[in-house]
Amino acid sequence: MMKLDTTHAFLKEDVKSYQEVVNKYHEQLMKRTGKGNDFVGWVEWPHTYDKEEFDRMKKVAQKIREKCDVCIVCGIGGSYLGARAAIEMINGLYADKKPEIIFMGNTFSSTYIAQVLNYIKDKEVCVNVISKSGTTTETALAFRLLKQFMEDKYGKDGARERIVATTDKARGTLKAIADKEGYETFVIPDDIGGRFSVITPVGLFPIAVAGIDIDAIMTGLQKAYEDMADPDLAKNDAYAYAVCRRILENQGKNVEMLVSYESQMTMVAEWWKQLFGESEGKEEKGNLPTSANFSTDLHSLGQFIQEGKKVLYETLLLVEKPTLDITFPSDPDNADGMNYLAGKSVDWVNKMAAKGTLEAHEVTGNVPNLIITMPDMSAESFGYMCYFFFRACAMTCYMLDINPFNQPGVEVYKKNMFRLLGKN
Ligand SMILES: O=P(O)(O)OC[C@H]1O[C@H](O)[C@H](O)[C@@H](O)[C@@H]1O
Repeated sequence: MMKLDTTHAFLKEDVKSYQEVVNKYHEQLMKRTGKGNDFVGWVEWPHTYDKEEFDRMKKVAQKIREKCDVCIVCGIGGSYLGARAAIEMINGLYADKKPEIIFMGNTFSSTYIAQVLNYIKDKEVCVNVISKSGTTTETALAFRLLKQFMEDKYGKDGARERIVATTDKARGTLKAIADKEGYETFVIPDDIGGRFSVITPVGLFPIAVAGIDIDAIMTGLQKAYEDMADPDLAKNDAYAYAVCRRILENQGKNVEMLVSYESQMTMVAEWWKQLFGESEGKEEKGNLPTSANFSTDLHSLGQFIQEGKKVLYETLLLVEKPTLDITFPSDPDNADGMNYLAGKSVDWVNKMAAKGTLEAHEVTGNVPNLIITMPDMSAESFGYMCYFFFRACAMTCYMLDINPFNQPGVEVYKKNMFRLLGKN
């Protein structure tokens, strides 16, 4: 379902020359013998997921959908980005769908938090609070405010029926609160880290509340699992992509820019940035993951990409078939001079923009381009894409001899913040 094209990437090494290295790390990943092997539960998850919990998720999601105008999803990092990426990519940005999904718990911005609370004041509200550790400060701060808001609005019993907690099966303050209050809970498996957790209730529950078919996401995951069973670089495009990243780094490219031509995929890029940034950015190694949305950002970043310092390569994440398309109309006056496009589809215009940009960046800009193509922006394709990037991420990190599954560096700011906040 996803295809990699390396013909515009100026690779100076043969991808296939890495086959032995890839075989070794593939085996380590599959046999759970590589670095961080206590966090590789996602590898077999397409088949090992808890089917009972999955069905319960669908039922609870349906109840929540009937109950509310707005569902607040409260979480940060891996407990936020995947669900938002999926919902925006699959439903689009202005889908006429109820309930509206609003994200909280991902910032200390007082204005943002206050505005959301004000916005939902007179609406029917449900809440899904998500935290694997159960102790993340942004999420805990927002959730206390939300809990009080819900209890004031609906009373303790009413709030209980409208709050769902997704957290560790035993640890953390969120688990303790959920047990004490009697909230419906879903479990984040011990061996799946935050940035790999969109395929668990962390992502799937809010995605289901948004009216998306989560069975189709699992189908996509399973298809990707099958397609990636063989580490052969001629067939396994996730691993080939992992290798290309290392080859480009060897050529002095330390910045990867994930580029999409679909506005509704902006959050997919944010999700991808956490996946690669937190997995790879350690021991002073790794490529900086950045992103752009074209053609929008061609009018801002385009100049730098074309003529600025040659630090980056682009990874185009292209979609073959748009969710919707429009035929451009003719105008008898043609005052805007746009009649040359009359009768053409807007998606065709987008694709021509992509083609012209590729040529500009490649031929005169000397910027390597990797091209990954996906068929559409469906739920199934989302599932496939997640798994594709998970495998690529694990492989590309193992190739740097780092543990892809921890994030020790994130704790440093927290320590300082807690000292300043006077936390014991
Ligand atoms: O789900 P939580 O435990 O609340 O964690 C949310 C996020 O916060 C952390 O600081 C980590 O760096 C992320 O990897 C994680 O996804």
